[in-house]
Amino acid sequence: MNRTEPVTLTNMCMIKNKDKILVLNRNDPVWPGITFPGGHVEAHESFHDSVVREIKEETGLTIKNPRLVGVKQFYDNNQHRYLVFFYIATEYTGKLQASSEGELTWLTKEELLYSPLAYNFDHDLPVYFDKNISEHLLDGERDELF
Ligand SMILES: Nc1nc2c([nH]c(=O)n2[C@H]2C[C@H](O)[C@@H](COP(=O)(O)OP(=O)(O)OP(=O)(O)O)O2)c(=O)[nH]1
Repeated sequence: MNRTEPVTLTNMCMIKNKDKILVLNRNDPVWPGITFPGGHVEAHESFHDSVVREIKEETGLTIKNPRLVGVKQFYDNNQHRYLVFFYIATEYTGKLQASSEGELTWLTKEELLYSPLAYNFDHDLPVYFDKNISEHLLDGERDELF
């Protein structure tokens, strides 16, 4: 067992405004399609600060109440391990402004479910919409909820 395997920390945030959800249509060549905005936790940065910064960079909005609702891990094509911290935010200030990451759109939940999602992003969505359990762990390929 390799106990020194490097892990990249990332975050992703569902921003809600009444019945609308902000989605990012990523133009990333490796993982294109509809997801929520988010990105990497930088060295020496707190989890809270990283999600606020990434959302600001990708949407122009400053989120006020990011709430951690789940964590997943996955391995990319190079067998590099990632952890993704899932957040929900319902309060924000600022004006929507897209970045080079992709186009931003407000969708209803139904529109989101039928949109061209990024590969396997549909596996993550239950974590954001489950009202009964506040914290989830999505584990690797099995995508089981604990
Ligand atoms: N690349 C990739 N990212 C994924 C997958 N699944 C998944 O949840 N993610 C998450 C991890 C990150 O939160 C986000 C991708 O962020 P990114 O790699 O585009 O990072 P970024 O450019 O937005 O961040 P940064 O470089 O600006 O810091 O999506 C996947 O299969 N591939």
